[in-house]
Amino acid sequence: MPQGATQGSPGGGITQPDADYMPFHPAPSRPGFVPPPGAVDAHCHVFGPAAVFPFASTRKYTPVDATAGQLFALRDHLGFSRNVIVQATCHGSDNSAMLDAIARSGGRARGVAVVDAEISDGELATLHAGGVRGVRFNFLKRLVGNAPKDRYVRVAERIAALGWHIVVYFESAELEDLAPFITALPGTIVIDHMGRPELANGPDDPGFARVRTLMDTSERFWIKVSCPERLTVAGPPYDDVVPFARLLVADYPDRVLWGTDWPHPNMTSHMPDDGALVDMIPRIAPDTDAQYRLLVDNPMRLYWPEERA
Ligand SMILES: O=C(O)/C=C(\CC(=O)C(=O)O)C(=O)O
Repeated sequence: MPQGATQGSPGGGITQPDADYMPFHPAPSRPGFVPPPGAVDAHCHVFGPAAVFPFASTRKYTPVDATAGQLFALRDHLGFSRNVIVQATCHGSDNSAMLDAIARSGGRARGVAVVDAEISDGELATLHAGGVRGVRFNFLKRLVGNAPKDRYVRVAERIAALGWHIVVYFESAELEDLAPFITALPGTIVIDHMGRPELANGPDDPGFARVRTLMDTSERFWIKVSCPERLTVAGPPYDDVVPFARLLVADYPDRVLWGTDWPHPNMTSHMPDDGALVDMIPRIAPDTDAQYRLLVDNPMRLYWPEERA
């Protein structure tokens, strides 16, 4: 059990966040950078509220509630228009909190789900109708233990007909082992958090080189230039992350996405100011064309393709 937590069994019970869990920033600054109209925060989460949407008994951490209303208030404060809500491991494969948030968004949110291989066609159709456009395969040992690759393959087969994509979350140090598996997955594959390079090595990091090789092998691969707060060694304002993100935006302008990663679960060093994260955007995407693709055109192609002419 996570420290300080009670069992998050369906049907209720009081769920306490982990004793060392860092809550999200209470009052992010208003960014100086104004995102283009229609900008999408393409990686964020909702947690709970636990009293309504209990956390999974399989979870490795118990977060502080981070509700749809709080997410949408942040979206507006930061000058964004839409969200892509990514199912996190603390909710397991119960996507109810995410679906509820999408339903409350007035069409301004879409989702990436976690599903079991045994999910029925009807349940998949319900997720699609509820705004889900992808599934997430998590390979981080601290979050899932050993990744169930056989199940991931079966899920990939199940979603093929829906036109969804697959989001993969891994540490770049693991990529040498994982690359054959990931490359064999069908369809569009979105890599979370720049593939989590080892920043201490600088942009010549071997793991980052492998991530870029993967991006070079096929236009099926997309990547999120997100999460400086998790990757940085230097800390805010994340100068050490900028060269990595900038390279990706420059080399793959049509296949990059950006997200806040709010509410930043499992941070231990510091809690980022979301306004400061937005103010990094012109440092990684220096011109308005790159910013438009990163924040509007690319995420719209992936999540709201029906709205594009
Ligand atoms: O917020 C993120 O993207 C990253 C997470 C949480 C997560 O992915 C999960 O619980 O599934 C992390 O690195 O702890």
